[in-house]
Amino acid sequence: MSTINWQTIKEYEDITFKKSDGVARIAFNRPEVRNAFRPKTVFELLDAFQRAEEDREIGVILLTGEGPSPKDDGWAFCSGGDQRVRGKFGYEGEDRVGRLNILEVQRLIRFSTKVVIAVVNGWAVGGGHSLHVVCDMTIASKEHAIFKQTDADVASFDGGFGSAYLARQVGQKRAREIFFLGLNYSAQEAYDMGMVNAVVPHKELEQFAFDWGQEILTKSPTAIKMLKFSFNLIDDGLVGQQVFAGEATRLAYGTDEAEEGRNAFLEKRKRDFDRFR
Ligand SMILES: CC(C)(COP(=O)(O)OP(=O)(O)OC[C@H]1O[C@@H](n2cnc3c(N)ncnc32)[C@H](O)[C@@H]1OP(=O)(O)O)[C@@H](O)C(=O)NCCC(=O)NCCSC(=O)c1cc(O)c2ccccc2c1O
Repeated sequence: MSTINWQTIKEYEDITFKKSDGVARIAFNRPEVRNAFRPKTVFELLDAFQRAEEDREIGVILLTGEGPSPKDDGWAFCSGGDQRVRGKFGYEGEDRVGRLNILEVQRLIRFSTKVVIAVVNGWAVGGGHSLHVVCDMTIASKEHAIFKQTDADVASFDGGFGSAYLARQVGQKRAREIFFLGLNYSAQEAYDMGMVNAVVPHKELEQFAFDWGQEILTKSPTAIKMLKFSFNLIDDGLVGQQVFAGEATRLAYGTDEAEEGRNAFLEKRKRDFDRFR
C-alpha cells in the first residue's frame, strides 16, 4: 500500500484537481446536486484533463466525485447534465450558448495516452454513467455505488460511447435493458455484468484505486499507451487508426532513420537512407 499525498494542481469552482506520485485525481465538486455537470464544470474538466495529459509525471488519472452531499450525506460520482440549465440546444452557461461539451471530455478520456480509471463512489447516472463507461477501468464502492441510466427518462440519448461501447462491455441485451428500463444496479451487479473491474469497501476505495495506479506506473508507458489504443482501434474506425498511427509516428521520430530525413532537409543535402535498409 502506497501513501497518498494529494497536492492541488489548480483550483477550480466545480471540480478539484490533485496529484500524488504520478497519479492525478480529478473530481466533480457539486455534491449538493449529486455532482451534475453544467458547461462551466465541463470547461474545467477539459482544462484539467488537458493539463494531466501534458504533465509527463502523470501516468494514471482517477475520475471521481467529491462528497458526501452537505444536504443529506448522499454520495455521487456524477448524475449527468444539470437539468436546471438544459435548454433547447444543450446545456447553457451564462452566455446562453447550448452545449453538449461533455462529449469532448469523453473523447479526451478515450484518446488520452494515460490510463483513466473511474472511481465510482456513489450514483453514476445519465451522462455520469456514460463517463464511467468510457473510462479504461471502473472501481466501485461496495456500499454507495449505484449505476443507473436515466437518459430516456429525460428525453436524452448518448448514442455514442455511452450506449454502443457499453454494449461491448455488457453485451447487447444487457445494454438495452440498462437504457430501456433505467434500473438501479449495485456495484456487485455492475461487476457481474462486466462493466466494473473491482468492488471495494467505501473506506478503501481511493487507496485501492491509487494502488492500482501505482502498479500501472511500474509498467512501460509506451506499452500501456499502445495497448490502450490497440484496444480502442477496432471500435474507433479511422479516428482510432489516426490516434494509433500518431503514436507510431512518434516512435518513428525517435529513430536515427527519422533524424537522417530531418537533418538532410535542414542541411540542404541529399538524403541517405542506405544504412537503414
Ligand atoms: C441521481 C439521482 C438518481 C439521485 O437520487 P436521490 O434520490 O439520491 O437524490 P435527489 O434526486 O434528491 O437529488 C439530490 C439533489 O440533487 C439534484 N440533482 C440530482 N441530479 C441532478 C441533475 N442531473 N441535474 C440537476 N439537479 C440534479 C436534485 O434535484 C436534488 O436537488 P434538491 O434541490 O431537490 O435537493 C437523481 O437525482 C436523478 O435521477 N437525477 C437526474 C439524473 C439525470 O437524469 N441526468 C441527466 C441525464 S441526460 C445527460 O446526462 C446527458 C448529458 C449530456 O451532456 C449529453 C450529451 C450528449 C448526449 C447525451 C447526453 C446526456 O444524456
